[in-house]
Amino acid sequence: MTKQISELALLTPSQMNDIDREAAKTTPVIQLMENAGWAVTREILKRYKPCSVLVLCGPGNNGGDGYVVARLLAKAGWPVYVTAIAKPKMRSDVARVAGQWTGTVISNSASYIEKVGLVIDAIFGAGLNKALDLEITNLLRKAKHVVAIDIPSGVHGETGQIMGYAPHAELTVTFFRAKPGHYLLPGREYVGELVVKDIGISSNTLSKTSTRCWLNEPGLWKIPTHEITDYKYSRGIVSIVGGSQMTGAAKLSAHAALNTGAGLVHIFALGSADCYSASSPCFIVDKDSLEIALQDSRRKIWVCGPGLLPEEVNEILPKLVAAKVKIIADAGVFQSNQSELLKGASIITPHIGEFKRVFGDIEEDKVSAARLAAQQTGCVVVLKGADTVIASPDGRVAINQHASSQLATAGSGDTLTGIIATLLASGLSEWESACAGVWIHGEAGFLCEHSWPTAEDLAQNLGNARDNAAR
Ligand SMILES: NC(=O)C1=CN([C@@H]2O[C@H](COP(=O)(O)OP(=O)(O)OC[C@H]3O[C@@H](n4cnc5c(N)ncnc54)[C@H](O)[C@@H]3O)[C@@H](O)[C@H]2O)[C@@H](O)CC1
Ligand SMILES: [K+]
Repeated sequence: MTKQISELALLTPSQMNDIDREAAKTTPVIQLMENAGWAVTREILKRYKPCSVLVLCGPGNNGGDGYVVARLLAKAGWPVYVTAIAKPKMRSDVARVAGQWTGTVISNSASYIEKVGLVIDAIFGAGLNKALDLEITNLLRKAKHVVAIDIPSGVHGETGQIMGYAPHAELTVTFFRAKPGHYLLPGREYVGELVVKDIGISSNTLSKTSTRCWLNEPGLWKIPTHEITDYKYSRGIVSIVGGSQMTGAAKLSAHAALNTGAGLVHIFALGSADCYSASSPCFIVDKDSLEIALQDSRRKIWVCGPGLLPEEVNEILPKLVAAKVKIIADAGVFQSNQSELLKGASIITPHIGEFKRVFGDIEEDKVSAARLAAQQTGCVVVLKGADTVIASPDGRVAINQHASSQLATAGSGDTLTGIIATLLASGLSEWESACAGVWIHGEAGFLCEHSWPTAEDLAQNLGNARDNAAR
């Protein structure tokens, strides 16, 4: 079921801190901690049979949640041991919940950790501020089955980077909203099953922080569905520049556009038009010059780059920019250190290698890098990968997890370009087209019957994928 946009918000640890502080005005922190502990315990009871449990508690509120889980599991009859990785501050809320633990405390759990059925990682959560030290790393390395509270210790909540070491959790229970680090790689690989639980914090508190990041799921966009009054021009026209030598890319983009529901697809061929005309009776292959094509005011959406040589891009892209059409730029447009070339495009879709070629190394994390590139170029940036990041020049970011490695096939990027162009031609904004396009691309992969689809197989599923994105 489509979610509300506010449910898709991803909060950085510092934004979550703001929310926690706001929530604490009406609900005491100790109560929030109890609620968090309850939430984690319930998820454990749903999934695991009673077994021996070791709860590793850190010095902060994450540790506090751990003490509550220990108490509740022990109450349910499970054999529970606690190790305080660091002592909580005296008279703090954490110290109070720690004081309520009357069961076994093990000061050195190195010999136990391999033997227990389950390890609860309550060492660090949102407060992680440096790499895990060797002692904690060596201990965690021995854990076999881990449930993480909030986030596996060592995964940075904002960037998904691993701070020294992190355990591979089977289950992570987080609170209120997920964090970017749950979905960004490499963090995502450490989280296991992710469950987001309500712990009594009102959604209204979201207004106390400026949410700029969302999970890329239906709810972030509104896609037009079939209307009785539709005609081909109302569904939108996509124009694609076809290379003179590498002709497959434009054809794949064009097929994807038609299958996603474009009303009309033109190919403007830079070399011989024949190979394009022969490939499908549904394409219109331009016979006239680019200038004449651009005079048609209905042709506002152009794909430029797939299958184009650098010299072809250098000739065509400035003309498209000058004509003020909306451009989805990919592949051939990504030339060494040439970010200036991209100004005037609407959406760019580089993979990591192309991104680095244009913008240089990713100094921080993918989200910051994509945001910066979006501000620099004025384009919506789709930084492609297993954790595709979509960034808008106004600072909005979406992180996509709705994709599988089925998409890692030749021509898959050309397919994505055609999908995004079609959505843009249907009247969606650049941001919505990019977000929805990335999701539909992933969905088309999931809908493939066989596990090793070609780009043409993906195209077959685009109509259904679009319908699913509109639900
Ligand atoms: N604040 C609230 O209202 C709530 C917070 N909750 C929990 O509280 C957590 C956040 O609590 P905190 O802000 O106390 O943060 P943490 O519990 O994550 O830990 C913070 C403490 O650990 C230290 N630390 C961080 N990284 C370290 C490292 N690598 N090595 C050694 N020490 C390190 C910090 O200096 C600080 O003293 C959340 O992850 C969540 O689990 C929940 O209890 C729900 C309510
Ligand atoms: K944790």
